[in-house]
Amino acid sequence: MATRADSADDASLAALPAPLRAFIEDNDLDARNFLAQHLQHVERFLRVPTRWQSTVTRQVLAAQLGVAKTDVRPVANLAGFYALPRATRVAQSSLYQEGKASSVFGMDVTSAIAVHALDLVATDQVLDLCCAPGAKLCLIADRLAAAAGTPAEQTNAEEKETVCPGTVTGVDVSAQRAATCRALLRKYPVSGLPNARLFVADGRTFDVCAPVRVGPRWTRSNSPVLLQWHQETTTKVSPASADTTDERRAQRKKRTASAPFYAPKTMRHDPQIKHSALLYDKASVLVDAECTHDESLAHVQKHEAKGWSELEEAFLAPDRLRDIDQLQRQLLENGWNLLRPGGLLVYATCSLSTRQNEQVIAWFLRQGPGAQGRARLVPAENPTAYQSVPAHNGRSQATTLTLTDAECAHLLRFEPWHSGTSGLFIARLRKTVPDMLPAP
Ligand SMILES: C[S@@+](CC[C@H](N)C(=O)[O-])C[C@H]1O[C@@H](n2cnc3c(N)ncnc32)[C@H](O)[C@@H]1O
Repeated sequence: MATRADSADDASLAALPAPLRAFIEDNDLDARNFLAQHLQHVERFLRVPTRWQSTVTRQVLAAQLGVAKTDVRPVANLAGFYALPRATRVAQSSLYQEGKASSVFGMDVTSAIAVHALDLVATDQVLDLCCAPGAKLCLIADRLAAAAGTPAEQTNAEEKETVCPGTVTGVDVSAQRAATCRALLRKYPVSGLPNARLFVADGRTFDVCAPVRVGPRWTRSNSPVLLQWHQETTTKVSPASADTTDERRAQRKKRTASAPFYAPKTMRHDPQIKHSALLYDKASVLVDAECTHDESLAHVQKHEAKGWSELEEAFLAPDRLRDIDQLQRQLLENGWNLLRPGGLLVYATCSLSTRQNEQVIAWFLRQGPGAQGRARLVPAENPTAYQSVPAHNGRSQATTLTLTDAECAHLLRFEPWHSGTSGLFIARLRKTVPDMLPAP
């Protein structure tokens, strides 16, 4: 039975379309997340990128948005994030009308917490599977550059060549959505450094490792991996060899790179070497999996305003519901394969269905690639950002694959009625034993 505050909510619940009600019931969701009377305190959030934080202050934002300063609330422990009353008409404000919006992003604070959960350091090579439209990707790029302590503004050519040692590689299956992401990267020069590239590819099979050529001077050019690759790919194949064709084909394959959909000059011609030493770092692999979006407030409210039929057809269709957790498991598995030992993977969805969250994690830890101690759920290393927004812990499920209470304590569920944000589920998985990429 879906949870609700009391029977007074029943009338509002009855007004929801039948497929959504069935989805809420079948997935044991808290119905308060869908009822306006429980969502009045939910705010909207803006992010000011690091390079503008000293100039775009709370006061400046209030003036540009045409609201009182008290309406712009800095979010505790998350630098550059501001909460606004939900009714604030951001798109109509001078902030947008006069083109000043390139100094701010609309981004829910829970998305920032998902990025925070990666524990980024300046040298991280990050993979962002399912990256579009790119809010988290832009924040990752910004945080990496800020962690590198690079100048906020680059003014001359030499500075533009500055290498940001950390990079983020975004992947999305939709070219249209990736184009939005690319536009965002171009529109908001978030970090001022060329440290983000995009691929249009299926995240279930994507196999491009972290970039080797970071910056114009091939910062890893003396690495044994690169030297070995050069040696292998330039070795002449003997014409007398019995399997010349196969060998040539193998050589060609080694040299073939997948064209990035977007990459700054410094990463455009990366040789894309497949090697265990080039798995994504420490790891910051973010699997922001495709889901039913049932707790994305913007998503649900859009359908409420425009009519529910599209939501039913596009997101709650029986075929899609049947296959969605399979897709999530495959994305998680591939992200895991691309993660280096000791690395950290963050799995997130904007659904609060246990089937798409706890059950995916339970499968991963008991039967999937994380079984036999190869992965463990870990709590936040620096929990301050999490404390900015109230969250529930994971739910242990009475199914064959159950998570322990200790494991559930490491899972975060942001429920809109409780957290005052859009909904999000977050799990952090640490890779504990050496695991190599399958041979190319
Ligand atoms: C929840 S959204 C990601 C939001 C994004 N991380 C952000 O912060 O803006 C899920 C994305 O997954 C993408 N997607 C769905 N199936 C995919 C697949 N098989 N491989 C890669 N991306 C996929 C969708 O196109 C969609 O853009």
